Amino acid sequence: MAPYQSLEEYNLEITDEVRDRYASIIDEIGEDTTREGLLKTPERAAKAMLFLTQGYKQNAAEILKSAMFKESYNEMVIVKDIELYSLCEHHILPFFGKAHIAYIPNGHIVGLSKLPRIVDVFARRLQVQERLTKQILDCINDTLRPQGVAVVIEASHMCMMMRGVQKQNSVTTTSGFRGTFEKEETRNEFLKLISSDLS
Ligand SMILES: Nc1nc2c(ncn2[C@@H]2O[C@H](COP(=O)(O)OP(=O)(O)OP(=O)(O)O)[C@@H](O)[C@H]2O)c(=O)[nH]1
Ligand SMILES: [Zn+2]
Repeated sequence: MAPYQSLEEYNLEITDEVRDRYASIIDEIGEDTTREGLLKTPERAAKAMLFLTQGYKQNAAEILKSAMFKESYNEMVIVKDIELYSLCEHHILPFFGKAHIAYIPNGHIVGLSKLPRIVDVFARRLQVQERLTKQILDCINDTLRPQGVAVVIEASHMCMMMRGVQKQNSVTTTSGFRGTFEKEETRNEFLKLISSDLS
């Protein structure tokens, strides 16, 4: 599978079906699907849903492999404050926040932009924050085979804000560490750097 399948192709395959189901839901909640403001809403909603779940059609390992370079740099590389938007698999409501990723190379570095790209690949699916964290971690570990890798995600969940328990300020933090980051000293250096403005 090509790492970037065009969204147009994807849409052509299934938009009609998703659109019709959105129309049924809008009808079921008591709205008039024929009023002007809603005429194109099922189609727009279907496109938005396909956009937000396009990660199923993308291959994160291929994206990383497309920009791996031999290099003898042996220090920590950190990309922090990567914005992420995902959908919780329980309510299909957004959760959003930041991902922080670090790795210590083992002969290869990776193009920096590829780290936010793989965050998007896994975030654009129905997710729980824990699995999202682990998938990013495992993908980097298995593909780049670094000396170590660390991922921290901080996110707010709309299903806890707009409905349910209705807590507006709670933030959920998940993390995962492999290889050298399992050592306390390395992990602490990473955690210190992501909480400073200087990293
Ligand atoms: N662990 C985890 N839980 C999540 C995530 N996103 C949403 N949830 C939780 O999934 C749970 C689903 O619980 P249920 O009791 O089946 O659903 P519910 O009746 O809608 O629960 P409330 O949100 O408490 O009203 C809730 O506690 C949500 O807060 C996530 O990324 N990770
Ligand atoms: Zn939820």
